[in-house]
Amino acid sequence: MNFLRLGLWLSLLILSGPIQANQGIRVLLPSAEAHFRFAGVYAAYKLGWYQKAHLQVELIHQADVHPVQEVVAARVDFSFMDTRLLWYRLHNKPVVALASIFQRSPYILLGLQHAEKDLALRLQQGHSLPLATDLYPLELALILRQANLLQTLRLEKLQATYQPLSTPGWQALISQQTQVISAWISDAPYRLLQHDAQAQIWQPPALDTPLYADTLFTSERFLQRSPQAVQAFREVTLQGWRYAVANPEQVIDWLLQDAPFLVQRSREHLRYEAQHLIPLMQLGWHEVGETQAKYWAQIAREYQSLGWIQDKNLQALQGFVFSQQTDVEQQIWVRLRPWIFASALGGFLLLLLLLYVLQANYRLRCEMRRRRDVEEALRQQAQSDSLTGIYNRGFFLERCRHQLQAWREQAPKDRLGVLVMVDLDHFKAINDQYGHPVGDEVIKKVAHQLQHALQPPELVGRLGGEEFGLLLSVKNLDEAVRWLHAQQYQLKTDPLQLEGQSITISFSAGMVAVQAQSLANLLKSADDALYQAKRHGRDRVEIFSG
Ligand SMILES: Nc1nc2c(ncn2[C@@H]2O[C@H](COP(=O)(O)OP(=O)(O)OP(=O)(O)O)[C@@H](O)[C@H]2O)c(=O)[nH]1
Repeated sequence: MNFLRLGLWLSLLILSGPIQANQGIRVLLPSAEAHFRFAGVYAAYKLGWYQKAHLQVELIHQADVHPVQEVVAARVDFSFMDTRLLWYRLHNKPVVALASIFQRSPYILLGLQHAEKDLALRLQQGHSLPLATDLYPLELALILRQANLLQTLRLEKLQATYQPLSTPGWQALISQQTQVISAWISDAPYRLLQHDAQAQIWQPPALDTPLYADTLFTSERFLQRSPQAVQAFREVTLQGWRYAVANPEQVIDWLLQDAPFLVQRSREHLRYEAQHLIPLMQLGWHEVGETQAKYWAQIAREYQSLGWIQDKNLQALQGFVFSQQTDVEQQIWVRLRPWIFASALGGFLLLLLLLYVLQANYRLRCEMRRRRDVEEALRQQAQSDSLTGIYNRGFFLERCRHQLQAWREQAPKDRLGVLVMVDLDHFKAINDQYGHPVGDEVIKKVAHQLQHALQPPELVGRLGGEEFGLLLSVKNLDEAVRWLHAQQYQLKTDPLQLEGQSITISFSAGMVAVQAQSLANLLKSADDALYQAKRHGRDRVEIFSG
């Protein structure tokens, strides 16, 4: 057994749990023709083997009901039937063959001595053939075919000849109501013997392959619902048959003592039954209860050759024969199917939920990103000058205050803070000469140049109009002056080029060294120095001298 099989079996065990204690099982024993045919069931029943297998078996003996109808209608769970079982299966009755007790058929035609001619004559003349069956058993058709009677008789005719007997067939025969009857080999010949009547027996032709008779069967529905019970019932019944074959006398004792359904059966009669039925099991050639799909297929072909079934009926052969493993696997699949579908559905819903959550999450992230962007834009707006993009006056002063506090708390080593105010020279003239938009470009150029020349924690901001504030971090004031001169020089050597015109820019700057003064004082001092620079002719840098 491979791991997959083992897994499936374990799954079945887990899913189905232990067999329910004393599962109720109803078994229909339908025959009036023979009693020893139920020897296996009866032995297992009497020996308490069904109980041991947790099966609470109820044996129902009723000869006037139809086994297939009873099983399909779920009035009983198991019953027995001859080869007609396949005919019903091929005509949409969902029955499953579990085990064939007899490998050869007990059906015979029985006639009084010299009845052969009468038989042919009666059938050809359209006289009835009294058969206690609603569907002509295949075996009888085979007997008639062998006797060359089927060539002249069509099925319809055979069915037309069907005439249920009011008295048992053997009685009808002895009283010469009829010349020929159908019978079981284990019953009517014994009755005739008892009445010293000479009988002629026609048996089905000896075929190479089994002609299954008395097949234990159940319904597909019951098999699906209780696969373990089916399997257990089958096993125990076949075990009962092994016992019955080995101990027929014991079983006969039980049948005589206890069987509630026994009617007019003597020990001798039951022995006769056992002697004629056990050989039909063909032990030594076949296992007890052996039933094979390929031989059923052959029986189906016989039906076909008789014109009793169409090609389309043959599809129903699939799944007719119970095979322990495949059926158990099918049952596992049947049991697993709702779980698999539920899991798939659950998985699908989970996937939908996951997609929904992912989508909601994505939307949330987008929304958060959008808000962050808006906030950032608002922050930028609040902090920066709309024309140049550098800090606006308010934010520049706030950052200056912050930086001055930091320097106050921890004075930078060998560094000097310097506050500078820069104002473009004669800017009004530029506006006047080139227009306001060009003036804007000039302001932007200066702002960007100054910004790119700085290193953190140095700051630049536009204080208003064409005026800028700077907070430098230098070694000393000379370095600050040199840095400003360099900026002035760069503006002169790299003038703004617009519409073919070169616009030279200069600025004046005033600065003050940061010590302990307040920001307001520093601004005032730098502004004073700037004023000095303007007064001294512009394009200059002045240091506040106090
Ligand atoms: N294009 C432009 N002009 C501005 C802006 N803000 C202020 N101005 C102009 O800048 C000019 C400043 O002129 P003033 O304060 O007289 O100074 P000035 O012409 O630079 O002369 P000095 O500073 O004395 O050298 C004014 O004409 C303002 O209109 C601006 O954002 N864009």
